[in-house]
Amino acid sequence: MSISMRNVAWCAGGTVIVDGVSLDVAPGKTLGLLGPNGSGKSSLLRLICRLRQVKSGVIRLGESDISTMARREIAQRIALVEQQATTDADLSVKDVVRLGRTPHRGALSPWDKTDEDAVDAALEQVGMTAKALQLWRTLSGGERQRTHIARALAQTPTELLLDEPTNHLDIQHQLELLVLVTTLPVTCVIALHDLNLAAMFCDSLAVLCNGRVVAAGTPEAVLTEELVRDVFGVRAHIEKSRVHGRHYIQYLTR
Ligand SMILES: Nc1ncnc2c1ncn2[C@@H]1O[C@H](COP(=O)(O)OP(=O)(O)OP(=O)(O)O)[C@@H](O)[C@H]1O
Repeated sequence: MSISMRNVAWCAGGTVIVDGVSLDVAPGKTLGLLGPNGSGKSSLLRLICRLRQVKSGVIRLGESDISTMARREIAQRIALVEQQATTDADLSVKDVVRLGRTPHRGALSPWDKTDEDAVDAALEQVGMTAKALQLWRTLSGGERQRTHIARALAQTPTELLLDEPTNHLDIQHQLELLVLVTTLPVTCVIALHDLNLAAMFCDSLAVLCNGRVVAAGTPEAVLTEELVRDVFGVRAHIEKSRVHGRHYIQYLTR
């Protein structure tokens, strides 16, 4: 299902945090959200799943305006993995992933095979099957991150929102995770700081600065040396990789 945002604005503490954002993500495609710290990426992700209410503008999933959708319907469709997700102390990894099934189950409905299969598949997809019975609080940072992503996958979403999902992950797991989420049949919006990973994996990119979209389009069109200098204050050399065909960025400190 597509995600579209039209003139989306949100304020907090008397300050405009998200300022007139209009973006589209086609079904099954991945949009990378880039921008310096505090540019509004996490805030926009929360608006897309209605954890925050837009001040003005419209967000649509397919044809549906999310402001008119039932909270449960949104929860059945959109999974959000936040940056610093925490979980109650004494749950096992599998218990945490089971929480992803909550939006699909009624208060009295028994746990069934569909739920169990979704949880097992999600654990397998992030490589956490062997740790399913370990206590969540004893996991490493990267294992916690993968568990939270498994919880989101167990939700079997049609839209997946990830806030810096590669934080804490070693390079192998960063690549595996991005291959996984960008090949799933879901529409993805991923906030990322690593411009090279964004160029490699995203179908399109949007760069936020002070809550506004300052560039949007294909990775090749968006990631220019001028943009990296103007938005991130860093000199860079960008060229097309002869190995994977995507643009890659080399940073210059002198
Ligand atoms: N509830 C709030 N009240 C006041 N200010 C807020 C609130 N939520 C976010 N902000 C501010 O909005 C700005 C954007 O925050 P946000 O977390 O969306 O940025 P970000 O681009 O995700 O940053 P980072 O890359 O550091 O994670 C920040 O300056 C933040 O302090």
